Amino acid sequence: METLVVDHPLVAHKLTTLRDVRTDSPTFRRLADELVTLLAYEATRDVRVSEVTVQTPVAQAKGVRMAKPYPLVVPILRAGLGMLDGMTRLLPTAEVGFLGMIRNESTLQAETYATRLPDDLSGRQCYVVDPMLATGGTLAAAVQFLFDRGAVDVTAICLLAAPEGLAYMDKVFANSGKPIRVVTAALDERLNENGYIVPGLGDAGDRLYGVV
Ligand SMILES: O=P(O)(O)OC[C@H]1O[C@H](OP(=O)(O)OP(=O)(O)O)[C@H](O)[C@@H]1O
Ligand SMILES: O=c1cc[nH]c(=O)[nH]1
Ligand SMILES: [Mg+2]
Repeated sequence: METLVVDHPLVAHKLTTLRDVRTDSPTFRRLADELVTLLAYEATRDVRVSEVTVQTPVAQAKGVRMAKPYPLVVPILRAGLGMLDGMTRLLPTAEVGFLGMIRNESTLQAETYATRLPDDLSGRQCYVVDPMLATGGTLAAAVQFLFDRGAVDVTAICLLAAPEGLAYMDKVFANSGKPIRVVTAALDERLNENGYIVPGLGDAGDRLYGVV
C-alpha cells in the first residue's frame, strides 16, 4: 500500500483551523470541502485518460480526455459526505456509489448499514472519501466491498490518518495484488484508548453535521 501525505502550506493552514475546537460547523464544512479538492488534485495523478485531438481556432491540438469507464467516487456515510462535493467538482464525470458505515464505539468494529454500489466494478478506478482513518476497520471493509465487485485499484482520500490504521490496511491487503493508495493531509501520532486520533480533530461526523 502506498501512502502520500500531502505536504503543502495551504493544506496545513486549512487543516489547522479544521482541528481547532473553536471552529464551528459551517466553517468546518467549508474547510473539509476545500481540503478534499487540494488532496484530490494529488490523488488523481494516475487517473486514466485517453488521447484525443481537438480543433482550436488556429490548428489541431493533441490532448487527453477522461477515459471510460469513468472513476467511481465512494463517500463513506456519514462524515464522507462532507468530502463528496469537493471530489465531484474536480471529477465531474465520475459516478458516485455510497457506503453507510458506523464504527461501534465499544468494540471499534465497523458495521455496514447501507451499500449502493454498481454490481460490476471491473476495470474501474475507485476513490473512497472519508475524513478519518483511525483503526482502519472502516476503510478496510470499504475497500473489500470494492474489490469484491472487481475494482482494479482504490485510492482513499482521508483528511487525517493514524499509524495504526495504515498498518492495519497494510496487513489486511498485503497479498491482494491490487494497488491501494491512501492520500492524507496529515499522519497523526497515535490513537487514544477510545480509538480516537491524537491530536486529531474529534468526531468528524459530529463536527460536520452535529451530534446524533
Ligand atoms: O478507522 P476506524 O476506526 O474504522 O474509524 C474511522 C471511521 O469513524 C468515523 O465514522 P463514524 O463511525 O463516526 O460514523 P459517522 O461518519 O456517521 O460519524 C470516520 O468517518 C470513519 O468512517
Ligand atoms: O478520531 C476519530 C476516530 C474515528 N472517527 C472520528 O470521527 N474521529
Ligand atoms: Mg462519527
